[in-house]
This record gives sequence, structure tokens and C-alpha cells, in this order.
Amino acid sequence: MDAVPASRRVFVDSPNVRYEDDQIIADYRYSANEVTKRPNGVVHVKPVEKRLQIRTNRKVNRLGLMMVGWGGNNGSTLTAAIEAHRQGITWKTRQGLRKPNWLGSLTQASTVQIGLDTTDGSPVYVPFKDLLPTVDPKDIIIDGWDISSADLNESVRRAAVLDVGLQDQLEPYLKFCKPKPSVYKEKFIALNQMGRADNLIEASDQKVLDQIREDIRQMKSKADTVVVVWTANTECLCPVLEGVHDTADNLLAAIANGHEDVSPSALFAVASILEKVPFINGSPQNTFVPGVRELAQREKSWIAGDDFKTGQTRMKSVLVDFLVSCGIKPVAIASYNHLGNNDGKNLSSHQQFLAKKASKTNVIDDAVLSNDILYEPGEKVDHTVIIEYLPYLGDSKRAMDEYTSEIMFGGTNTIVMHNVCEDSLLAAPVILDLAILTELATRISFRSVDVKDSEFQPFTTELSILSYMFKAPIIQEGGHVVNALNKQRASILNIVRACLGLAPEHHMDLETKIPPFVLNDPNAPADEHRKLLQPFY
Ligand SMILES: NC(=O)c1ccc[n+]([C@@H]2O[C@H](COP(=O)([O-])OP(=O)(O)OC[C@H]3O[C@@H](n4cnc5c(N)ncnc54)[C@H](O)[C@@H]3O)[C@@H](O)[C@H]2O)c1
Ligand SMILES: O=P([O-])([O-])O[C@@H]1[C@@H](O)[C@H](O)[C@@H](O)[C@H](O)[C@@H]1O
Repeated sequence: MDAVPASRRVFVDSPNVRYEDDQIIADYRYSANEVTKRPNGVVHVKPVEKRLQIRTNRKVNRLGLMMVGWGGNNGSTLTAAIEAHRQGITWKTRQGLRKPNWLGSLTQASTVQIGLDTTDGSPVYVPFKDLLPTVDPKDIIIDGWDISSADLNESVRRAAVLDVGLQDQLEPYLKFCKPKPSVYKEKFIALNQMGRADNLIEASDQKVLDQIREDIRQMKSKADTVVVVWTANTECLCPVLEGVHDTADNLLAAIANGHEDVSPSALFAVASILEKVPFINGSPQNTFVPGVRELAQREKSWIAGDDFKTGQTRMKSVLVDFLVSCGIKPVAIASYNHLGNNDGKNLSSHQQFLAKKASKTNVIDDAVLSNDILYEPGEKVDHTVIIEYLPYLGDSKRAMDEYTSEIMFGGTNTIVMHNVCEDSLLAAPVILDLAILTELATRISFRSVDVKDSEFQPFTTELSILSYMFKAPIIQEGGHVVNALNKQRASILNIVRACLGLAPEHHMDLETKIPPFVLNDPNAPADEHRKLLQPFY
């Protein structure tokens, strides 16, 4: 098995798929329903089918991941995890010998049901990463910026997330990783962060922008694809000012004139866009002001965000969707969490907390909107979100949630949850997935077969295929936000399946529900589709 590279372990034997040396071309029928709500109350549904060709470049690019806030808990934990895998480090704990793993990563630790086994009808699951060629985490080149000058060895020790036995073995590799200087503007992150700001580019915004672009260009000289991820502190929400943030040109002029209301995260976004490298916002602030979005569209550069979805909110985006899909009506949700890491310290400042509160609150909106039997137009769930900072707990995040729902005949159903986990050990695999899936997305393009001379087109500017990883996904204009985790997962998986000419996962399993002769032609030659595909391997 090991002799076969991961990207060649799944082979689709179909006239609709062509494996060429450098690309996979799939002929795909995209089925959708066009719906019109008629004034008489009738919902008119018209199934339509669009014929597409989907092209995936097979050559995986050498990926350079640049993190803003590299020396923070998330950035240092991810860097340490990649290095631990690269060096094959094992370490002892009270529980025994440990080795690195990627638990929590969709791309590295989850599987996909690909179909039913022809011999016994059992479901066959394959690792997600075996479907299409994707970057091996060990091959990622990492770099980044931080306002703190601590090297990554110091950062990992400061974060106190990983076992000391692992920290000690990583020291020879991490002590040479030094974050590049960054920009610090007092009005955007909490004042309590000032103490670590000793690694700064002390220059005008324009010069800062130029320096960030130069840093990205340096990474471009080593990597084919560069992805920039903001995993720095949560900024307060930025006022969207007319003449400053509203258009791409105004924003560029505001940077040139050193306008104080251009946030550090917007500077990083603009630099990435101008360098045409994807920029991902892992925090909740409104980095993507209209001017940034217009610039990204104009430059045909990708952006994605906002705010990694890792713990309490991820659970909420499953639970509320589940309740509402069952026809149960959530009416009051109280979410409280306390933690003691530097992120918690920053969020103990009210303005920064408000940004986080917004992204943690809106996550139930799509579920509520999906069911007008339960909710009147405009009706809201009573929903409160509180975060407290308890330094002693460090990176351990404690979340307590109470979901109260109405059930039949005036009954109520109250679910209480207590969730304890290391904040950064949840976030690191999510950042890894974002980097890997972004690189994959840059290699996928679509063309219409129905439209004459149509050319292959990449994903649009807002990479909403990545919504699974965000609390508050940004989407292209005219689209609709999906927060429900399982729908977001299905979206990624079904697009990947489409790249291989496979239908979406429908879970109908008719093979087990109707008489076998309805599906199987008794006269078909046996085992035709089970031939070994030697030339492929
Ligand atoms: N851990 C999670 O589960 C999770 C989930 C969702 C979102 N987030 C967000 O991810 C971000 C990082 O979380 P963390 O736990 O690593 O926080 P952290 O405080 O440990 O790390 C943030 C780092 O950013 C640096 N920084 C601040 N401003 C900067 C700037 N302008 N340029 C460069 N560096 C800067 C800080 O010095 C620090 O090292 C936070 O905004 C947090 O809200 C985390
Ligand atoms: O993903 P999640 O657990 O809902 O949200 C988390 C918050 O609860 C936590 O307080 C914060 O520090 C993290 O950055 C993250 O945003």
C-alpha cells in the first residue's frame, strides 16, 4: 500500500473522467433546482442540469504558509506540529510514548464514504487526502510576522500547550524561526498587548505595506503558492469610513496618506492581494471592508474568512442545525466560555470582545431562516455570548452552553454542555486545512460545456468553499451564507467528488432498500468493473 502515493490510491473508472499527466478532467452534470415562489403560495420547482468540465491540476504546488501572529499560540502550535511530523519526533508523557498526529484535521484525519464494496456491500471509506492530490503538511514552508520578537522556541514555551518532552526536542529546529517585524496600531488590539510589541516596522503605512509585499515576494522565491493567514490578535471592528474604506482606490490612497483608521489586518490583506496570494482572516474583525473586497476582485486575488470555527461555535453550528432540522425550536441559548491564554487576555478588552461576540452569535442565523414553520419572519432566538479571562487556565478553553428549545404542547427541552479543550490544539489543524484546501482550490477550474467557447474559470474571489473552517464565512455578492457544519462539509466533499466526476454523496443506499434485480442487470458480464487498473499504478 505504501508504494502507491496517496493521490493515486483512488482511481475513478468512468468515461466521464480523464487522468492526464498533468491534470484530471471530469465531465460533470451539475443538477440544481430553479425555484419560484408564486403569489398563490405554490412553490414552483424546475430541475435543471448544467454540463460542466472540471479541471484539476495534478501537480501539487510547493506551499509557503505565512502566518501573521506567527509567535502566538495558534501559529507556534501549528509550526511545532509540522516540525514534529517532519522530524518524526516521539516523546514520553505520564501516559506513555506519544507521536505526532493530525487529529482534528479534515484533510489529514477524516475519511469519505466513496461507495459500497462490490463483494459484501459494506461502505468503503477512503482518507480525504487520497481523493485528489494535496500538499503533504511536512512539505509546507512556514514563515510569518509577529509584533513580539520571541523566536518560535520561546513562543512554544510561552504558549505552554505542548508537552515539555516535545518542546525540548523541537528547540534545535524552532530557535532559528524568527518572526518578521510587523505593524502595531494601538487603537486596534487591546492595550494589554502593548507589552509584547517589541518587533515593529516603525514606518508609514505605505512603507509597511511595501515591506510586507517584499516579505511575501521573498517567500514566493521559495514556494510556488503562498498563502497568508491572519492568526494575530482579534482587532476591534473598524468603522467603515466614506472616502477611506469604501473603495479600492480610496483605501490605497488612505494607506499612502497614512490614515490612522486603516487596520493592520487590512494592510496585510492589501499586501497579499497586490501580490496576488490568497489572504485568509482567522479572526473576527471586519478586515474585509468594501475597499479590500473591491481590490481583491479587481486584482483577481482570493480572500477567505472570517474567524476560525474550532470549538464552542463549531458545536453550535451542528447542534442548532440538528434541532431545527428535527422540527424542534431553539428559543434561548446561553453560551459562556472562559480561558487563560493571550487570546483570552486580548478579548478581555470590550471592543475586541465585541468583534468576537458578533461572529459567535451569527452562526445560528441560517438554521433559523431555514424553517418558517418554527420561526416567524424576523423572529430571533434569545442568544447570549460571554467570554471571561482566567489566566491560570492558560490555553485550556472551558465552554458551557445551555440550549433551551420548545417541543410539543408547551414542553421544553434543555440541553447543557460542558466542553473542555486546548484552544490551540483545535485551531492548529483548522489552519493546516485552510492552507491545504486553499492550495487545492487554486488548481481547480470550471468551464461550461453548454456555452460555446467557454474557458476554464477559477473559483471566485471569496473562497467560500472554505466556509467549514469559519464562524462567519464571507461569500460572493448575491450568495447566501451557510453556517451549518454538515452542509459546509458536504459542500467541500461534493466539489472534490465532482472533480473526479462522482455524483454528490446522497446516502440513498438503494442497494440495501430495494430488490437487487432492480439495480443490477443479471445479464451484465461479471466483475467487469473490478478489473485491476495496473497501468494507472
Ligand atoms: N484558538 C482558537 O480556537 C481560535 C478560534 C477562532 C479564532 N481564533 C483567533 O485566532 C487568533 C490567534 O489566536 P491565538 O490563540 O494564537 O492568540 P495569541 O494571542 O496567542 O497570538 C496572537 C499573536 O498575534 C501577535 N500579533 C498581534 N498583533 C499583530 C500584528 N499586527 N502583526 C503581527 N502579529 C501580531 C501577538 O503578538 C501574538 O503572538 C485570535 O484572534 C483568535 O481570536 C482562535
Ligand atoms: O471556536 P469557539 O470555541 O467558539 O471560539 C473561541 C472562543 O470561545 C474563545 O473565547 C476565543 O478565545 C477563541 O479565539 C475562539 O474564538
